Amino acid sequence: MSTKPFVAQWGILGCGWISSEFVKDACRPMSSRSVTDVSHAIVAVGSRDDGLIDFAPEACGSYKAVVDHPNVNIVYVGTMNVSHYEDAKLALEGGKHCLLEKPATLNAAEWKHLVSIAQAKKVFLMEAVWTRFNPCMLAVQKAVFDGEIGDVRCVYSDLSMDAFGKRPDSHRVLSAELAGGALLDLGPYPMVWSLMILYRHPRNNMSPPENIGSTMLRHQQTGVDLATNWGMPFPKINAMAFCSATLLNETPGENVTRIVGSAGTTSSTTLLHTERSRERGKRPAALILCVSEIIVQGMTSRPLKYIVRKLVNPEKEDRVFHADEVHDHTFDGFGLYWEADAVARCLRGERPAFKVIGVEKTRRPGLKSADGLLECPEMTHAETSLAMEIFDKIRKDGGYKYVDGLEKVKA
Ligand SMILES: NC(=O)C1=CN([C@@H]2O[C@H](COP(=O)(O)OP(=O)(O)OC[C@H]3O[C@@H](n4cnc5c(N)ncnc54)[C@H](OP(=O)(O)O)[C@@H]3O)[C@@H](O)[C@H]2O)C=CC1
Ligand SMILES: O=C1OC[C@@H](O)[C@H](O)[C@H]1O
Repeated sequence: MSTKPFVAQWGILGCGWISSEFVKDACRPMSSRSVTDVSHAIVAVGSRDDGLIDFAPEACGSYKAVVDHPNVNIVYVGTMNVSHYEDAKLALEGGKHCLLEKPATLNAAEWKHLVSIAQAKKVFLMEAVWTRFNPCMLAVQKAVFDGEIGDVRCVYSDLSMDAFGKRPDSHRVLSAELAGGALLDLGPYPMVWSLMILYRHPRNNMSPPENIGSTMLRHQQTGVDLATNWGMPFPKINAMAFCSATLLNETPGENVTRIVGSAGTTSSTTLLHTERSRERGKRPAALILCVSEIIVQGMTSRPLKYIVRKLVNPEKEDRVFHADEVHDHTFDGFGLYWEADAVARCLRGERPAFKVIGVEKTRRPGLKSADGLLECPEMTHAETSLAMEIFDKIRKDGGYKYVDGLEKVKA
């Protein structure tokens, strides 16, 4: 392998908040995250309004000018939900690779159409669910897959923010015209925890969840969802994901996702404790805490630490717990660079550094820059389709219909 890093040459569509976080992160020194193989250059940034930007790198007065820029080989779409489909289509049809902010599109049909364009043009396409590449997420996934908490039973994951009544109804997360709502804005994160831990569990072998049920509270004026929760059973591994996203309150940072395992939860353990208590003339142990769990801290989208909490041999040591094990994965910057690095590695044609379970890697023949990958094994087209289809069903069941004309492709 060459000692020079591969440089992804980015064009940025939209000059809003997340685009600037992405650019700042991509420009951080490689040493900040101990990376030497891939690097990033911001070639051009584009705004719909040419009066808004006047800074280097090259400032373009239209998105098309960014896409057409000869030095741009990958386009990052950091625009509003309502224009993700059209902005990504512009990039793909222009023959450029594309990293598209979450939620990928408004519905599964729009996403599948983008995938068909990317495949026809032989360019890379990925939804920017950055949490998939976060080191804390990957460490939690490994701990669960290694059986640290026994058999995984339940994932409880929430991402909520206190926007209702605090931000104007015209804000992107509350506005119907901008396809707002908790599900599309925040839902991708509880979803990614569930997919990473349960869907990708080696014993589940990528079997989709069945019998998904949901509840939705809608905004009385704008009609977007203010709060949605949904349950996803994974029957193959007898595990369940409980997901929620609201615009009514904040998720407490000390517990954004909780993953409960079978170790310490068996009924025989509970019975044993109950009998011991009776023998000692104590009240039966209704309060015995028999759990083995991982508690994730930080933000659901940006986890930083996790705690492993489990019983010490409960059959011998009554109600004694291991001291909590704290695993700290705090990092510099916002944390978008890991997905940028993963994308650059795909463009360069590299297999992931760690084992990705059950994913077939697709190689692209005859690319200019490198023998790259059509899609990222850690964030496949199929997994975005699955998430979008689930969101379609939840919106339908909750009666959330988009404003006419927003969806450019319908099922
Ligand atoms: N990965 C993550 O952690 C995060 C992801 N996001 C996602 O990024 C996207 C943008 O969010 P954010 O950066 O907070 O948004 P911003 O409000 O900062 O706007 C982003 C860009 O969207 C364009 N835009 C603004 N208004 C409209 C409109 N009415 N119609 C079409 N386009 C418009 C503008 O582009 P221009 O500069 O050309 O005017 C603007 O700069 C969303 O889809 C969101 O889901 C958001 C936050 C965090
Ligand atoms: O992606 C996101 O993550 C964090 C939230 O604050 C934001 O609204 C959302 O778009």
